[in-house]
Amino acid sequence: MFSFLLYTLFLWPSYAVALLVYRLYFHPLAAFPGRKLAAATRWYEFYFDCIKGDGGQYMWEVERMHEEYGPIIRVTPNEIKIKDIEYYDSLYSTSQPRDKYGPSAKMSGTPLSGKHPPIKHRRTPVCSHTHRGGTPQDAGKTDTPSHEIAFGTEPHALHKIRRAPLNPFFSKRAVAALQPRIEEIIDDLCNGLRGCMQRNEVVELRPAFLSLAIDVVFRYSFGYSLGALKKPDFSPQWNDAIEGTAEAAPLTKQMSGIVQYLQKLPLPIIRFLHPNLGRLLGLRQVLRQQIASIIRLYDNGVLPAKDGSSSERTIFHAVMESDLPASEKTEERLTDEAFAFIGAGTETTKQTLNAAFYYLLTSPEKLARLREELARAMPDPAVCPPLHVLEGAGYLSAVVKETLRITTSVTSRLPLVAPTQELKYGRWNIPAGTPVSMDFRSTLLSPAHFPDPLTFAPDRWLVPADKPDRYLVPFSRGTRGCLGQNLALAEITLAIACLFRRFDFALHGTDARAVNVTRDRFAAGLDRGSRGTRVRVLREFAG
Ligand code: HEM
Repeated sequence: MFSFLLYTLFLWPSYAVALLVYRLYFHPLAAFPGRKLAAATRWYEFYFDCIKGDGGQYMWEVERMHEEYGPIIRVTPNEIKIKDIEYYDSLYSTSQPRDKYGPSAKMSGTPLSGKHPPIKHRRTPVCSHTHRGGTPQDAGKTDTPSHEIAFGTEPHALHKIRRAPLNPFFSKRAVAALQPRIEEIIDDLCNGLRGCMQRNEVVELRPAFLSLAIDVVFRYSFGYSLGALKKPDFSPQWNDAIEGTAEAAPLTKQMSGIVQYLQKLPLPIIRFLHPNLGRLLGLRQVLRQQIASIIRLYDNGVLPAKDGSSSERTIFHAVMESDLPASEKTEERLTDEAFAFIGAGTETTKQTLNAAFYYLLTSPEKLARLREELARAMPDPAVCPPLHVLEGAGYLSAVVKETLRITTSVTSRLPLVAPTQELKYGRWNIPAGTPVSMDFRSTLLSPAHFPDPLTFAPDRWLVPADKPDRYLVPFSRGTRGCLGQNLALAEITLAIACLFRRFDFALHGTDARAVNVTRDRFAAGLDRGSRGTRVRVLREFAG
């Protein structure tokens, strides 16, 4: 009892005060600009992300800090943020090692697993505001449990070997080869829309597009579609599950342990406590069974042909046949890998398609121009041309780019750690080992590079002199950039082309809340009352 009183009344408060003083005056990042409260404690971010209003509000506070303090600020005790579109390639580098920062890695890719590495700050005697984050030897030296995954893998070297066998499956060529499979899934969506048209039903597009994306990821990962689009209302439970889990992202970032403990409970109890997480963990069990059956094939020596003649050969067969050590081919790790594809490849794709429909259906002239082009590229609405033909159709490509730009579907700061390199920004030396972040939103909506940035203007991509492509960073860049970029572009291009070539839609009960970003939950969060883009299918175009 005495020791408890000693701890609560004296030791803990003394420790808190000492930590505060250290962070504000003696911490290696103490000289960087920003609010004192943000530098003193992560509770500042917690307040904006988990308590204020609808949550996810720290992104706006960070914006205000930039306005007040300039392009480089200290946003949490350990993290520096830079807002400068030209600095992009330095941070999200392809040539220098970059580790992921634990709390963000878990929020984005490993909400259900992972480990936060300690940040080690060590002063150098050279300059008053420089520090080193651990020795080069320490870099990435977290004892990564086998269940971590490429998306959330923190050390650069481990990430590199995990990603290597996946890369060929997401090349432009590999994606083009899978076009017929993606088209089959889009046909499922078209069949569902036809039914809605006949019944004169209103269609909520977000669940439909989420199920499109989940069916594609399943097809890509396991050689068969989950069939979510074939079920009533396009299986809205998957959209609810992903959205529900995204809602927890700001909290997970602050307290990743919560989800890890929740995960240890029996599934029926999780379903009771958090139905959406329960659904996702149920899906995880399906993924685990699929992975187990692939591993069994290799245990029994029954291997699918490598020459591409087997449609069943998937990403996970390639991983099993790769040089990765056995510890990387366990059921648990590969299940996490598959689970990460679902998290990474669904919400983002859904948001982009939801926005494409909103902007096109509220811009009749732009839609008419797109339809004219589609009528030429796709004379028979039932027959989709090869992807390269659609990509060559200038206006469709411009629509896809502009939608990716304006949607800003990933709103989170994405900090990376240069483990051995001192980053430089203006007069500032950022010590090796410091998490440094940028955000895509301020790049994609930069008025200097995209005049009138909140206006949907596909034409801005058609003026060759403007060359805004290098600032189009919705997929991030560098070694940690999106693995599924080519697949996402294919899905979005094919879906826009096929749906608008085949059907005529009218918005129903939809306003700007269908697309306006109000919160950050890793992925962009809309107003809580928003039901996204809703349409009626008016008619089907014949060939
Ligand atoms: C419009 C659609 C998409 C957007 C805007 C998008 C955006 C991003 C971004 C910004 C990252 C970096 C995240 C970070 O640094 O934490 C990322 C990573 C990733 N994305 Fe996507 N993504 C999209 C679609 C997809 C699809 C369809 C897949 C397919 C499965 C996918 C798979 C991945 C994976 C596996 C990573 C982790 C890469 C790594 O760490 O090596 N994404 N994505």
